[in-house]
Amino acid sequence: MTLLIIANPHAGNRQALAVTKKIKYTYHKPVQVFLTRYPDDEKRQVERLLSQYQEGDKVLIIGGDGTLSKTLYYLPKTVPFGYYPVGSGNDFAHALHLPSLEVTLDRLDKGQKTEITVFTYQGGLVLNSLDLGFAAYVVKEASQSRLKYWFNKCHLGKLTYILIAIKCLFKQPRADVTLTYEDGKKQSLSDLFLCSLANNRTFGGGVVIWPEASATTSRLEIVTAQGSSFWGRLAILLTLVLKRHHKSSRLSHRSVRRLSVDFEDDAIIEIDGEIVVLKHVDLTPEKRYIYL
Ligand SMILES: Nc1ncnc2c1ncn2[C@@H]1O[C@H](COP(=O)(O)OP(=O)(O)OP(=O)(O)O)[C@@H](O)[C@H]1O
Repeated sequence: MTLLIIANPHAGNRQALAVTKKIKYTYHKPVQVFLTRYPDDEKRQVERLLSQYQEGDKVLIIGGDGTLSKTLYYLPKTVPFGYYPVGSGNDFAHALHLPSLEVTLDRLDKGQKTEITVFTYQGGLVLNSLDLGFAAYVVKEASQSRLKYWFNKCHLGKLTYILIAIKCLFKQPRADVTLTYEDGKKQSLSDLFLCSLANNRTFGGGVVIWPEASATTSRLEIVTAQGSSFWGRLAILLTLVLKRHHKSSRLSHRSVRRLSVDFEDDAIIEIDGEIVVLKHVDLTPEKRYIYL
């Protein structure tokens, strides 16, 4: 058995290389590392990994949520994977209470697997959430901000998101979408400050989107809210931060098993912390197996 590792050396505060070195020195079986060399290099590295993959080999992914999401899209669904988070937000790892590196490797050795659901669409998959409105705006601004780099260096990556979320109160990012449900019924929603399709509890490194959202269920939680006034937007952000989701009259929620979404031309869309350009998605559940 060989441990095949895909690692993003650029994720978070750039610990992936140190982690892979540690594994190479301490792990008792052969290890082969495939480093992503530039943005969107996951496809090429998964292809290289699969060309070496033999029955009994184990796959470990090291990176942030974006690395995991993109790698899983290209990894065949029948191949189980281990994951060690080194991103800045690590929402997936926190929600699933992923263990230390030693325990992760031990479970991988033992082949102890847990079933999760991801939602695939034409061109990618949703591991944590697809967001429009303020969350997408925060990710877009953070990706262009030098602050994220410096805060990450000081292990304060979350602070970038908090500062930009405060800016959102004044900027009022808005989204319009048309949702098509399983029964074919359509719903057009406009002027949304919050619009998230959540497969996981949190985004932005710990902000709760919906308390019951989890990759261990087969459901996608739709959470929306309009925020036309400053105080309305503040109330929405406080609802999320203070976890008052069920008590809030501002938030609308619906749980679905699959969903189609149409976006406006100029929509800012974010999936698992990455800005994407999309017109339409059909989100379909798919089972995956994580060593956990
Ligand atoms: N060598 C590289 N240099 C620059 N970008 C890379 C490299 N390898 C992968 N990427 C890109 O990095 C992005 C993923 O980053 P990732 O989400 O893993 O880290 P993060 O943003 O720090 O963490 P988190 O999402 O948990 O906040 C993807 O778009 C991926 O294609």
